[in-house]
Amino acid sequence: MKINQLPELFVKALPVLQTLEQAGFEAYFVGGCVRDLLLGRHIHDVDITTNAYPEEVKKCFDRTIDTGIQHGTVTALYGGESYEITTYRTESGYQDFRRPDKVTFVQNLDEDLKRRDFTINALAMNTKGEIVDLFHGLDDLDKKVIRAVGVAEERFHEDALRMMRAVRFMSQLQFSLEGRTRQAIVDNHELLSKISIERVREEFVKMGTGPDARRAFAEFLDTGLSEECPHLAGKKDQLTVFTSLKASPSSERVLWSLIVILLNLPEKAIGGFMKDWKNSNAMTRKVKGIAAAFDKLGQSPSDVDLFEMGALNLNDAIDAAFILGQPVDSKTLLDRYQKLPIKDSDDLAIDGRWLIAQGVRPGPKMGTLLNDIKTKVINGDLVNSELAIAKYVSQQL
Ligand SMILES: Nc1ccn([C@@H]2O[C@H](COP(=O)(O)OP(=O)(O)OP(=O)(O)O)[C@@H](O)[C@H]2O)c(=O)n1
Ligand SMILES: [Mg+2]
Repeated sequence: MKINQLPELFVKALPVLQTLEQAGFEAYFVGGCVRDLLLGRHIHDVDITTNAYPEEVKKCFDRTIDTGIQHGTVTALYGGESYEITTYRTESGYQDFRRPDKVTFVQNLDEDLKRRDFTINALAMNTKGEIVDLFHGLDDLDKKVIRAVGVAEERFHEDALRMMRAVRFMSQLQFSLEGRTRQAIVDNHELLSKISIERVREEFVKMGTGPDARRAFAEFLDTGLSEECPHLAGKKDQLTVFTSLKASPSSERVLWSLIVILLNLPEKAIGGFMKDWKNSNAMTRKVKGIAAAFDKLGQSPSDVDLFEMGALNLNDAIDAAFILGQPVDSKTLLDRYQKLPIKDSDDLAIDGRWLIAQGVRPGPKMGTLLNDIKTKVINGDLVNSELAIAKYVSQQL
């Protein structure tokens, strides 16, 4: 098979491959970029593979960065872009089911492609647009299946994260899991516990926010992978709801919020859950905000509740409720929010300093008064102007 018209991203990278070829080496586009090109998907970057050793690659280009030189990867800066160029390699010395520390460089492309995870990711393309397909990756692209290269079990022993990548690609590409590949995940799911949470999280989020998240999530549960993830073990019954959601979560923060909601985590347990998944504090704060807003949605929120949620949490909580199939009158809620006299404490016509200038003594009582003013303004009982508030304050003193 030959691609005649290469997209811009590849055309721009051609001189990089040609530079290697002119120096007497082989060079191919490889992996995800070839897969996504054939699927007509957006391509975020191109990866290049070559038989040149890293030191030889470095000699071919004026500017390079030793990105992962011990794994054979050099980044070449060319035409204002950066390209990861990796020497053909097989991975050896897997002791603990994670990516190996040691790699063995090899001289032919076949050896390199053989150690890749899935047939659809083991495609290479030369500068003429000719596709190298040693494992029927093209057939599998047609059939829309995720199939391990060679013996699935061996691929998962080399890097257990690949089991999560399988369900992630199911979701992102809307593909199915080939039977033997699926069985190898069922048989080896425990190995996922050897993988760092950060790497698992990255795949989990891609799976959970992909277009086929619900079907992929079903496999994530049924193959046993979820049993190896923080706080998800033994929670299959609660999590199964995910597989019949009305839509895929639209963002990472909505995904985590839905998981927290399905697990029925109380507010004080959310922090620990998020931390154990190695999420950032910023993400944890967002999820707490959305989960709290979601709870309020079910309890006829007051105007003060809407004010405290803020627009972002309100929108995300409505989104979560919609995805969960819970009826919410989103139009009324958003209209009410739009009509709030103030949307933020900063919108209040006065502040603490102003109160002090009016003769109010600083202290807890002042805090209570400020809060009382804010509530009255939000509820429309007091006009948000200095004049009106001054009059109200003088009555309180
Ligand atoms: N655990 C892994 C990770 C990667 N690869 C190989 O390295 C390529 C590049 O990896 P990566 O960029 O992580 O994934 P992509 O398949 O490119 O997917 P994405 O679009 O998410 O980058 C993959 O296509 C695959 O050939 C692999 O065999 N095993
Ligand atoms: Mg990639």
